[in-house]
Amino acid sequence: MENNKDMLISINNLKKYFPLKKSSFLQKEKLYVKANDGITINIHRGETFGLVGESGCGKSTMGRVLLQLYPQTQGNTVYYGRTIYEYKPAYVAKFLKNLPSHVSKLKSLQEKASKITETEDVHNFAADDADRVYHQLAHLAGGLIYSKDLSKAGQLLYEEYQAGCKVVEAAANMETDSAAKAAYEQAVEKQEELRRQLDKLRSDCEQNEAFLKAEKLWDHGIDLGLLSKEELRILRQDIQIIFQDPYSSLNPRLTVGQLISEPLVGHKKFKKGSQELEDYVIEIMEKCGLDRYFIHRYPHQFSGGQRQRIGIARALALNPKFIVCDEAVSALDVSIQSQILNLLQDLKQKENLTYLFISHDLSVVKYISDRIGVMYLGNMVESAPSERIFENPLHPYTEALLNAIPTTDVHNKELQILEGDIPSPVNPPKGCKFHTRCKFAFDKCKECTPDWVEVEPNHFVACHLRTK
Ligand SMILES: Nc1ncnc2c1ncn2[C@@H]1O[C@H](COP(=O)(O)OP(=O)(O)OP(=O)(O)O)[C@@H](O)[C@H]1O
Repeated sequence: MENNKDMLISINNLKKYFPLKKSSFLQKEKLYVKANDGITINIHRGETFGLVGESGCGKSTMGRVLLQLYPQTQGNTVYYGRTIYEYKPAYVAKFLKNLPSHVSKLKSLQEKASKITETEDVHNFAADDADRVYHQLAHLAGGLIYSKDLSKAGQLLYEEYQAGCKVVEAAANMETDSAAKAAYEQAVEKQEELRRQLDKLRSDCEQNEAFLKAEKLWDHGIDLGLLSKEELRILRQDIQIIFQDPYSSLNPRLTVGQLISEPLVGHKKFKKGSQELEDYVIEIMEKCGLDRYFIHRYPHQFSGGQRQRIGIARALALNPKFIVCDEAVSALDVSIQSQILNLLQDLKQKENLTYLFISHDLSVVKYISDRIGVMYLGNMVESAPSERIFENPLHPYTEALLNAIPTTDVHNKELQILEGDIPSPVNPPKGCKFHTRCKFAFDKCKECTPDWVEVEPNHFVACHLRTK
């Protein structure tokens, strides 16, 4: 796991399996397309994380799962754009009030997982279930999941959580009411006192490796996989997506003004038809390089680049913190691509945005990304700061991708460049999934899944060659 306090999103062992319909009555085993198959990565505040890989490797799926547009099959997606104290998701109180029963559920899952061998556990996820619940609990309770007095730990953590919620409320009140300062100070004092009591409880725990590991996970992020539908709907203000084809993602019967207003009215930011709303929409349009007199026009009256600007304006309207750009410039002419990329860069600076930038075009990813993640058949195989991926690629797959790009015109090169077919994501090869196409593969690669290892600062790779 990367160690960085500036995370906006932390992804642990993310899996998205799409079930396939049985092809006959005789087929016993249920089959899945393993579109994302155990991804662990952090996205930092203010960065653009570029995601590359051949068609079908699971890039779009990962983007959609992060937004929870598809429910995740396994893993944890923790969001740090707001804290649990600010957002108060219902699961927090449920978990903390019943800490002993959740910890005993965790223990039984861990026990079940330890009894099942990897080959038996193809689809029942015992180890994944245990890992997911462990992370859910450790984010909320840290090392205290190993406390001897779990009821007391749960009670104190719950009180500390309530006190934290009061601190946030009181801080907000202070903005409008100067007399609220005393209430704020009282709330802070109460939370500090509860934290002292929690420290005391921690010092009674056995300070072993398991305790310290869980303790590091104690934070106040929001586990997106545990939110209710309504909680997710509200949180989506923070997390937006821009699609490849703005035409099909924009309702052709709505004007630009209506398209940008729709999410604002839906989230009750403005009254429908109000002057304030119109002024705000014009402000957003101008930020995105759209003239104000376009407000009454329909999507078909625009060029591809302008339509993408409408898509961006719509995503930007709710003042998000994180935007998934899914092949956002791929459908555009090269000259227009750079205008849109520059607009995205500019907005990122001005609006403090963080991007997950998905593209099959390495030159685009290189231009815009601070860090790059390379995906192969549902897994992340390498991630590093952008320049390091190009200067010092460590995974043979990354190297093959880079070597296959002609140096003069690298635009719009589809990443279908390696020899050999991509194996099926339904039945991926055992061990390292890339071994069937890797010229360096040796015995171990066919048997064991390589670990995700940090080989130089911020440079991660999953390859047996690098960990021999
Ligand atoms: N809704 C779905 N139902 C079933 N399978 C799906 C679904 N969405 C994606 N897949 C499968 O999951 C795998 C990953 O697809 P995904 O679209 O995420 O890849 P990608 O890297 O974004 O590629 P592309 O750029 O071609 O879209 C593919 O095998 C795809 O067929």
